[in-house]
Amino acid sequence: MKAFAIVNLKGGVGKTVTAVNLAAILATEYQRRVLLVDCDPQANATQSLLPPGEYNTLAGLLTIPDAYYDDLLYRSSIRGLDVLPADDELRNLDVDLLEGERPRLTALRDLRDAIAEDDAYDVLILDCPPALSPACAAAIAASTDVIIPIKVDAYSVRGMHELTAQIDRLRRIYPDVHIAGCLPTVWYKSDTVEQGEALLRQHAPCKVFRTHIRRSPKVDESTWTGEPVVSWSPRSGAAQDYRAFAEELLGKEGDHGAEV
Ligand SMILES: Nc1ncnc2c1ncn2[C@@H]1O[C@H](COP(=O)(O)OP(=O)(O)OP(=O)(O)O)[C@@H](O)[C@H]1O
Repeated sequence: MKAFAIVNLKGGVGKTVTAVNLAAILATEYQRRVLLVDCDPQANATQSLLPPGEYNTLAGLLTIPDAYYDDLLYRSSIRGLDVLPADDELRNLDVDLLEGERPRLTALRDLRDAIAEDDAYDVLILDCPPALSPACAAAIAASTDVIIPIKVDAYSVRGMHELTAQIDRLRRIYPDVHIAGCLPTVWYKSDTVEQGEALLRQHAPCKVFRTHIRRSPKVDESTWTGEPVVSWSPRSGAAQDYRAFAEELLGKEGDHGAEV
């Protein structure tokens, strides 16, 4: 079973938008059974996909030994897409760590294995926070493939080596984790962005996906509606690009795709 962690230690680069739209595309257009695990205390993916309410959340899984995973899964309004929600309790794990308590960093990996054994889902998507927090480390440890959304600016491009070095440290412990590649997001036509993208493609320490995701006002609009942009505005540039990205990722174009 494939488990995609959507990771960047920088904020606001389109991690959640990528996680939610990739999850929606795989569920609705590829008929995969998808579980989106929200690992970010900001809980934007949870808020996008589930109505307001009281939920059992990831913080419980990371702190309670042998938590029963069925109690943490909720159906979204998108057929085939379930959510394991987050809430701001996840922030307490960072403090626990400072106080010497150890969150269960393998909890999500154990969840992935249990789900695979039960054949409960075809794919996991793990939306990470913009920090190498315990939840982010647990998500990377549980992943088979890391996808790095990146805005093409100098700081982000320079930050790529630092980010992949951090991921590599975790890969020493979990060698089955693989960096699938980085995905340029919030892309728009300008000399600066195009030159930045060319530099990224030349020097990135990992694969750069062929697809880039165009900046589109429909993305911001979709975040107000609780719908992914792929259904809110299917013909917008960003929606088209997310579909092309899913196709590239799944290897429908004959390269070494992820065969989800
Ligand atoms: N392709 C796009 N076009 C226009 N706006 C976008 C696009 N992708 C993301 N955005 C906007 O950028 C902002 C940040 O997106 P998002 O929340 O997905 O980033 P993030 O990396 O998950 O942030 P954080 O690290 O804070 O969790 C949001 O307001 C979102 O609507």
